[in-house]
Amino acid sequence: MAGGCRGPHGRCRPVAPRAGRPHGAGKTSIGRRVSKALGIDFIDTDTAVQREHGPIEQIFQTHGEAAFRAWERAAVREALSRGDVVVSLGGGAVLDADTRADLAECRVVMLTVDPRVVAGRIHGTTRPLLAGEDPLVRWRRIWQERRSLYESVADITIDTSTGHLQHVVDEIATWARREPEPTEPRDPEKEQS
Ligand SMILES: Nc1ncnc2c1ncn2[C@@H]1O[C@H](COP(=O)(O)OP(=O)(O)O)[C@@H](O)[C@H]1O
Ligand SMILES: O=C(O)C1=C[C@@H](OP(=O)(O)O)[C@@H](O)[C@H](O)C1
Ligand SMILES: [Mg+2]
Repeated sequence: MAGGCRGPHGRCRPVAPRAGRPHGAGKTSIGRRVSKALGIDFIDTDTAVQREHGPIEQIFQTHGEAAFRAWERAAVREALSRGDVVVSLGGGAVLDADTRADLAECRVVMLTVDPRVVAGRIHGTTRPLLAGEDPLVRWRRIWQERRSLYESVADITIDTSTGHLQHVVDEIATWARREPEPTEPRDPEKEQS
């Protein structure tokens, strides 16, 4: 596929991860479909964390957010070090500076969604950071806190508020095929000269 990421191990790795607005922007559902459209593997980093450590809400309850972030970072690092793969990140993955540095070398799609639309998508959610009386108030606050981080890592931004999910998938797949893939790992010495 087009584009590429020099992953945490310094090797040239084609990849199309996506950051996005917090919760409900469609990172997981769209990422999975994009990987199918491109015929490559898909990794959702939340799924990877849960496979090793159990349900996210239980991780937050038992071990706290810091432990989740450390396990999330390990999952992101591992996912971005893979070959052709679409990676869906959890909405808070960009809080980690090392992850942001890794993403600077990847093609990153930022998915946005209007707050009026996301209300329906996060209704009844078990996501711990949205737990409480008004998930939408929390969602808006998280968006304001993280917005600049999302924007700092994104190569393109696509809104998922209207239209069919498959249209977004097609748009991303077309973009990914068009984007040039780096063919060699970056050579820092050459870049300095
Ligand atoms: N146009 C759309 N784009 C993205 N998601 C949509 C769309 N329409 C409905 N949805 C639904 O919204 C939800 C998005 O949740 P999810 O993919 O888990 O988001 P995230 O991983 O960003 O939290 C899914 O249930 C998805 O089916
Ligand atoms: O925004 C966040 O901090 C989180 C987002 C979640 O993923 P989604 O963005 O896929 O819901 C999940 O990683 C965890 O609940 C924390
Ligand atoms: Mg998700």
